[in-house]
Amino acid sequence: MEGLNGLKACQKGISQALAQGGQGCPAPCVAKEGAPGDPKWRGELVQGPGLPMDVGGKGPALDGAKASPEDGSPKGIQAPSLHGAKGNEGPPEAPKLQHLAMRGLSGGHDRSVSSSSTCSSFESSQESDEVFSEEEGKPGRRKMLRKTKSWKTFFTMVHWSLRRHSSWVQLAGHEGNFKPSEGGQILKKFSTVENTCLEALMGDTLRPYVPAYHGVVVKDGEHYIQMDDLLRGLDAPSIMDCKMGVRTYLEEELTKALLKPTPRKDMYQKMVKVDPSAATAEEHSQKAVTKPRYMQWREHISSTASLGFRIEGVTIEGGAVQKDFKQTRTQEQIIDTFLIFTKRQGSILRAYQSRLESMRSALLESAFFRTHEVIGSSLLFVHDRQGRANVWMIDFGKTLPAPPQLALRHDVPWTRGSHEDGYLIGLHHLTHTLQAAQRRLGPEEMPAPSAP
Ligand SMILES: O=P(O)(O)O[C@H]1[C@H](O)[C@@H](OP(=O)(O)O)[C@H](OP(=O)(O)O)[C@@H](OP(=O)(O)O)[C@H]1O
Ligand SMILES: Nc1ncnc2c1ncn2[C@@H]1O[C@H](COP(=O)(O)OP(=O)(O)O)[C@@H](O)[C@H]1O
Repeated sequence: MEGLNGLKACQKGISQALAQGGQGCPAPCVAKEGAPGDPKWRGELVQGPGLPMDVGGKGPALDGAKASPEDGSPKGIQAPSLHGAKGNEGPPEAPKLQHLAMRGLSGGHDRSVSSSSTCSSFESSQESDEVFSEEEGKPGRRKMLRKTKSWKTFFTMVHWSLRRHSSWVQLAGHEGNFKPSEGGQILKKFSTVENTCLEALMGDTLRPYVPAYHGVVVKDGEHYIQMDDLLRGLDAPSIMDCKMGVRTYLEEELTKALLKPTPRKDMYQKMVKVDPSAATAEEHSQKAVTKPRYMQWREHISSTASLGFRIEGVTIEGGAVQKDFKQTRTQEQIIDTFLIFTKRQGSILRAYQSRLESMRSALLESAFFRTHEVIGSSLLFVHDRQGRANVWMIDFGKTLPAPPQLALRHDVPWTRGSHEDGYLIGLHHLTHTLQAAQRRLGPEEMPAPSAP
C-alpha cells in the first residue's frame, strides 16, 4: 500500500486514527503519577511540560526556566555508551482507559514553572481516589474493590493503575529504548553522545526547546538518561515526530561503509518491502544493502532530501500510532497530513508556526547549534484537546561536535566532509508548510484576531 500511494495510505491511516481517537481514547489521557507519599499523590502542585502558549485561551503563557535540573538525580556518571543497543524490554503496554478522573487538569494555572521552558503548568487532582480504569469501572470489579479489606492492597492496585496510565507514547525510534519513570519524567537508554548534548543544552539558548534533563540514573543495572516527559499533563495529546535535516546518517557511518561494507539484511528487507524494484541486481542477490545506501534511499523516497525534514510518526488524540509515512514526500502531502493532524484548527497551526519562528531565532543565537552537526534529531509537535500546543527538539543520539575548523551553516546542502546537516533547510520548509496549511483554511477555521 505504502509503495503505491503514500498520500492515500497516509490519509487513510490518519483518518482511521482520527476515528479511533475520537472515542474511548486509549492511554494518553494522563492525570498524574506518583505513589502514596509522593507529593503528587497528595495532590500538591506539580509541574507540567512547558507550553509556549495556550492557543485555546485556557490559561496564560509564562516565560522563564528553573535554573538547574532537579537535585538528587545522579549526574555525570561515566558509563559505556549504549547507543544503538536494541533493548528487549519496552515500556509496559498501556491498557485502554475510559476515564481517568482528574479534576484540576484543564484549568491548571501557572503557579510553577517547568524546568524545561516557557510554559504553562498543571495542578494535580486533589481527589486521587477517583481514579479508575475501564476495567476497574466494571460492576464486578467495583464489587471486588469494595471487598478489598487491606488498604495496602488497595493502594498497591491504584498505584499500579496510575503507573500504567502514563501518558507515554513512542512514535518513532528504537523499541525498548525508553522506560516510564515517576514524577513526569522518562528514562532513555544511556548514550554518551546524547547525554553530553543534553548537559550542554541545559546551558544553551536552546534550553527552552528541549526536554529538561535530570541526569543519569541506573535501573535494573542499566544506565538511563532521565528527562521530562513532554506529554505529561496533556489532555489526549496529538503528536507528530518530524526527523530534521537533509542527511540522516553520520559521515563516519559512510566512511566505515566505504572501507568495510557491512551488508545489512534487515535494511534490504525494509527496502524491498516498500519497493521491490529499489534494490540493484547485486543487492537482490546478496539480499543485503549497506546502511548509508538504505538511509540515502529513505531520504529520497521521503521529503528528507528535498525539504530537509520528514514525518516519522503521528498519533491523534490517543489513537493508533501511524508510521506509514515513508513515501510522504511532497509539500502537498505534508500539508494534508498537518491539516488532518491538527483537525484543521488554525489556532494550533499558528501556534506551531510561531514556536518554530522563535526556535529559529534561538538556533541562530545558539553556541551549541553553531558547533554541532545535528543528525537524526526530531521535532516533536504536541497539542491537546485543551488547545495547548508546543514543539520540542528531541533525540541527540547522533548530534556530534563538528571539527573545530568548520563553521557550520545548517542551511546549505551536504557535501562529503562538510558536516552540514541541512537543519535550517528543514525548519524553513516546515514553517512554510504550516503557513501554506493555514492558507487552506476557511475564515471560520482561523482563530479570531486578538483584541487590541
Ligand atoms: O526508520 P527506519 O527506516 O526503520 O530506519 C532506521 C532509522 O533511520 C533509525 O534512526 P532513528 O533512531 O533516528 O529512528 C536508525 O537508527 P540509528 O539512530 O542507529 O541510525 C536505524 O539504523 P540502525 O539502528 O543501524 O538499524 C534505521 O534502521
Ligand atoms: N522527552 C520525551 N517526552 C515524550 N516523548 C518522547 C520524549 N523523547 C522521545 N519521545 C518519544 O519517543 C520517540 C522516539 O524518541 P527518540 O529520542 O527519537 O528515540 P531514538 O533515539 O530511539 O530514535 C519520539 O518519536 C517520541 O514519540
